[in-house]
Formats: sequence, structure tokens, C-alpha cells
Amino acid sequence: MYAANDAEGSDSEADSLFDEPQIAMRTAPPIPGLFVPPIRLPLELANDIVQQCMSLYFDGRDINQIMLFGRTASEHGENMGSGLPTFLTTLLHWLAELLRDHLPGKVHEMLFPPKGAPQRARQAILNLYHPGEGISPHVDLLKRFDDGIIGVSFGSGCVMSFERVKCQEEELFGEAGPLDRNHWDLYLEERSVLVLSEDARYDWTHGIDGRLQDFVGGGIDGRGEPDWIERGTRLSITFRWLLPGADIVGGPDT
Ligand SMILES: O=C(O)CCC(=O)C(=O)O
Ligand SMILES: [Fe+2]
Repeated sequence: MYAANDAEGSDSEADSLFDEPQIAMRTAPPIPGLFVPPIRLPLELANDIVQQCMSLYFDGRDINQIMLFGRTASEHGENMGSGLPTFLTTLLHWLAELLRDHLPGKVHEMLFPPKGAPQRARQAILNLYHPGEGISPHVDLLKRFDDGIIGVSFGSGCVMSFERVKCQEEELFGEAGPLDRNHWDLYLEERSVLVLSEDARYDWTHGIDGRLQDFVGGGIDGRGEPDWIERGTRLSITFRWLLPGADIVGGPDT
């Protein structure tokens, strides 16, 4: 499978000698369509979700990724995802409420369509990362997934890196001005929520370096003295819309 969690570059000694990482930010970088609101899922809810995911899908099995599918089902008065397990529809309801005051109305509506909106197919992908594991930089498949992606972190934080796609194509890796950066590192806190839309979804790759620890700016805003933060086992749940006609079984999926 393309871009499964590959444990690359877990050599922290080489990291510290030759490849000192940038200091990761704690607030969303200025990429249009990227949102990381200052909200956290309640601890009890998050613990319950992790427990269910582990016992239903991962415990005792040598896998690190699960894909589930659902449909919005406005005819039942709910519009979150019939076909998905209950804990994921519950999570979607929480996300809709928590994000309401933190996203532009149009973006919120794209992620949580109102009752009566056309039915859509939603995918939930569960990724499990042990310390040292990551995911290669990628843009989620253009022919398979629509705009509007929600990512939730559980169990551990990690740094997600964003790279401008055009820059990669043109191989413009030189010094960028402060207002025109081509690379950003963002620390995703445990129980935080990330939304990718527009440029952030289409014009930037996202990826996670396979590291054992992350170098993160201190304080609430990340402007304080940076510190190394150990990675624990991280579970992420990502919700995406399947494009009309996108085959829901088989094929590369990231
Ligand atoms: O683990 C994450 O937060 C990112 C997962 C991801 O990018 C993907 O599955 O496409
Ligand atoms: Fe992705």
C-alpha cells in the first residue's frame, strides 16, 4: 500500500548531529485552508475511542492501518455517517460542535453537511504509529478524495511537516523569504484536530518524519524555548469524502 506508516529515519543520533530539525510551531502556519483550532477532545472520550479502536482493529494483529466507510444519511435525521461504527459517528458529532466557532461557515458546512444535503460517502482511516514511525509526504489522492479532510490525533503528539507542491516540482529549495516559506513544521498535540482544505489540501504535501522525539517551540504559542518531546504510540483518525464514483475497495489509498 502506498505510503503506509514507514519507519524511516529513526536514527536520532544522525538527526542530532547532521539534521537538526526546525523548531516546530504550535499554532497553524499561514497556509490557506489549514486550520488547527485551540480545542482538544475531552480526555474521557479520547480514551474510549482509542480503547475501542485498539480492541476492534489493532490488538494482536500486525497491522497499522484500517479503512472504514459510511454514508451521510439525512433521511434518518442525522447526517454524520451511517455504516461507520457508533464511536466514529459520536466523534463526528463532537467534532461538528467543537469546530463550529473555529472554522469559516463554508468550511464547517463542507465537513458537516446540513440535513437535506445530498448524500455523500465518507471514509474514516485509522493509522497507528509506534514511536519512530511516520508517513511519507503526500497529497491525499486527487482522484479518490474530495476537498475537506479532518485529522484527529490520539495518544501522542507528533510533528506534521507541510511542503509546498509547486516548490517541489520546480525544485526551488533555496532560502525563502519569511512571508513565502515552502516548508512548515507543526506540532499536533494529542487530542487536537486538524482540518485540510483548499491550498492546504491540494497545493501542499503533509507528512510525518519517523522520529522518536520532536523539537517543539515552548509555551502555548510555541515562541518559548524549544524542547524535545518524546513520541508515544499515536493513533490518528482521518475523515475524507470519497469523490462520486470513487471505488471504495482496493487500490492505493493515501
Ligand atoms: O496520521 C496522520 O495524522 C496523517 C494521516 C494521513 O495523512 C493519511 O492517512 O493520509
Ligand atoms: Fe494524508
